[in-house]
Amino acid sequence: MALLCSTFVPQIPNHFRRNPISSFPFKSFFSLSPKAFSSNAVSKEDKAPARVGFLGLGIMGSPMAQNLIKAGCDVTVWNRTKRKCDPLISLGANYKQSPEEVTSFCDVTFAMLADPESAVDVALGKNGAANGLSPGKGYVDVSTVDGVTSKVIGKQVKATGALFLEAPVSGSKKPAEDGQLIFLTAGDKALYETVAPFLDIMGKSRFYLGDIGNGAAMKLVVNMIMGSMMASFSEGLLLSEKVGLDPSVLVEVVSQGAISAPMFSMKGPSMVQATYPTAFPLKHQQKDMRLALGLAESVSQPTPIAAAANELYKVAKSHGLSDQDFSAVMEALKPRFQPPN
Ligand SMILES: NC(=O)C1=CN([C@@H]2O[C@H](COP(=O)(O)OP(=O)(O)OC[C@H]3O[C@@H](n4cnc5c(N)ncnc54)[C@H](OP(=O)(O)O)[C@@H]3O)[C@@H](O)[C@H]2O)C=CC1
Ligand SMILES: O=CCCC(=O)O
Repeated sequence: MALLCSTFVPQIPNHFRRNPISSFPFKSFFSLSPKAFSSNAVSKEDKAPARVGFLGLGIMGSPMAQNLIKAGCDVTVWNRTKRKCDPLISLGANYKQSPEEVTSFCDVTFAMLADPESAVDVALGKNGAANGLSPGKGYVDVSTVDGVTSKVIGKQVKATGALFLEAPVSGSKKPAEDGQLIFLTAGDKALYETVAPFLDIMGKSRFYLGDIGNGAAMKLVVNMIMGSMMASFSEGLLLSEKVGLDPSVLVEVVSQGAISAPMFSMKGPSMVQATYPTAFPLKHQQKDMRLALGLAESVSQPTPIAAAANELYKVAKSHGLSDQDFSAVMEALKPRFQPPN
């Protein structure tokens, strides 16, 4: 990784430097002149800035890539639906026509894809990222997938001589916009250290959890808890209304007690209005419940609450709510058809 370490020169404004768990790993990074903190300013003694690839520009990938660009990184993007690249190109990103072209061009490439199938397809499929990887490069998959998928991708990436890191994120659309994500990483430690400055641009904290699969597992456990919490909150809102209480007051009461959670305070008011502006699509929450249940099954851990919640997300999907926010799971608890009077 000597090439990557010596070439990372992202511009990191002070306001992006929040609570890193460990200090920046590279002495050479600190020793660079302020001039070198601009991607356009490369002095003779400093090498060219690292080229950073970003594959997958959905709800999460777009703001994450945008933050890298705004911090002065040299970013190259690709997305299956090309028009989603346009705002980033306007901000200064390069564009390539395939994942393979991105990884060929870049030193390190991040991928933020919908699910295990798309993560594998983009990494290992025709014109996939692995084709452009080689020793000295790195591939960081920040999608939420299961550990088995992550290991399959990691094995193929490492067969090219490149390094691999899984780094799913906790935090949703707004934290992605604000550079406040939490990275749950595992895999090649050297790559973790190399990309730490980029993780610190996109996030507020990062955890290194060891072997590939541990980042995925941590993410799935967190989202399993979140999915069950949301299902339970939905039941509470509807029950409060049915017994004549004001569900808005319930949201307020919950916010002041031991079970208060930012998620309830943020989503509660719109749920009371039966509106579900999408931050985390319901289809992805159900995917995560499914993958978490698979993880639990693999170690014979009973998870009856999560299993019940998963059924509710499946019902919500069957009602056409896949692309709504996951808080729309509450709709699955409402009577679908009003009986005639
Ligand atoms: N939204 C959230 O709050 C959070 C989401 N996550 C996780 O991050 C990942 C991305 O989520 P999010 O951005 O919300 O999802 P979106 O649905 O907004 O974006 C999904 C991305 O995957 C791409 N994609 C889907 N299928 C394929 C395919 N077959 N081949 C190539 N590309 C494909 C989409 O491309 P196209 O534009 O062409 O459809 C898009 O770029 C998911 O794994 C999700 O679970 C993690 C934390 C929070
Ligand atoms: O995977 C999505 C997580 C959403 C969140 O952490 O708020």
